[in-house]
Amino acid sequence: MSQKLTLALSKGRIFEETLPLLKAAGIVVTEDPETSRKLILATNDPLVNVIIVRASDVPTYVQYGAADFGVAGKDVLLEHGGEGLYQPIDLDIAKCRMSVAVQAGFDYASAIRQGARLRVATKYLLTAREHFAAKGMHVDLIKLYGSMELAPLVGLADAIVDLVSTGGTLRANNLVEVEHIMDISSRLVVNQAALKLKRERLQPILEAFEKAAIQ
Ligand SMILES: Nc1ncnc2c1ncn2[C@@H]1O[C@H](COP(=O)(O)OP(=O)(O)OP(=O)(O)O)[C@@H](O)[C@H]1O
Ligand SMILES: O=P(O)(O)OC[C@H]1O[C@H](OP(=O)(O)OP(=O)(O)O)[C@H](O)[C@@H]1O
Repeated sequence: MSQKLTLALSKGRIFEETLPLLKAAGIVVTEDPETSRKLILATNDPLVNVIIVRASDVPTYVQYGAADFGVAGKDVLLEHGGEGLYQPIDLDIAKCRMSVAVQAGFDYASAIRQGARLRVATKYLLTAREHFAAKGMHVDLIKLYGSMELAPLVGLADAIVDLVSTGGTLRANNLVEVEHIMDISSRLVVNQAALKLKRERLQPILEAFEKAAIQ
């Protein structure tokens, strides 16, 4: 295997919040994914490229070795399952929480007490299934790919499981958080074969990320 390295990132907050960590490792991305349509971005290091993929696709690119390493949210990693991935560092970026939310006025506590079978819309089927099973609640999960906040407003679901940061999106849609499932941040994920075969090249970058992340 050559010592060329490919890093998988998603556009937006993960790209933006990973830039300072890359800088700490001496790597500067020389193209901007917000203005360029290119999906393979060069860096100041001819041996390091960044590929731009959907946030939920980062673990897949790394699992199959199409990228040597990447940055993905805990939410995404739990749904992927983490197969083939080494997860050495919590980067403490893209921080938010995963929560259950309902329309203001919906009595979630009494619906649970009465054993009602709730319809829950979410992008995070596995995490949601595990959460409600642990509570002994029977729910019907409806898979969505985005705009979960809309589902209770139009009668698609009684509740949603989604990410919350400032709470602004919930407030803007007259929803309230009724359960905090877990805290979420993004992690560095490394292809297990690359970790062995490219250790010499990867190790200093992982160390710089780790040092920068805990500051
Ligand atoms: N409001 C938020 N504040 C902070 N971090 C967030 C927030 N929303 C999501 N995240 C975290 O950032 C990651 C990337 O989010 P982003 O919005 O870029 O992708 P996405 O739209 O969720 O994914 P995809 O494009 O694959 O559907 C998420 O997986 C999550 O860990
Ligand atoms: O509590 P808040 O600060 O309002 O953040 C929560 C919102 O952030 C995320 O969406 P995002 O902004 O990533 O949009 P997307 O799902 O379309 O990517 C999440 O899915 C919520 O809708």
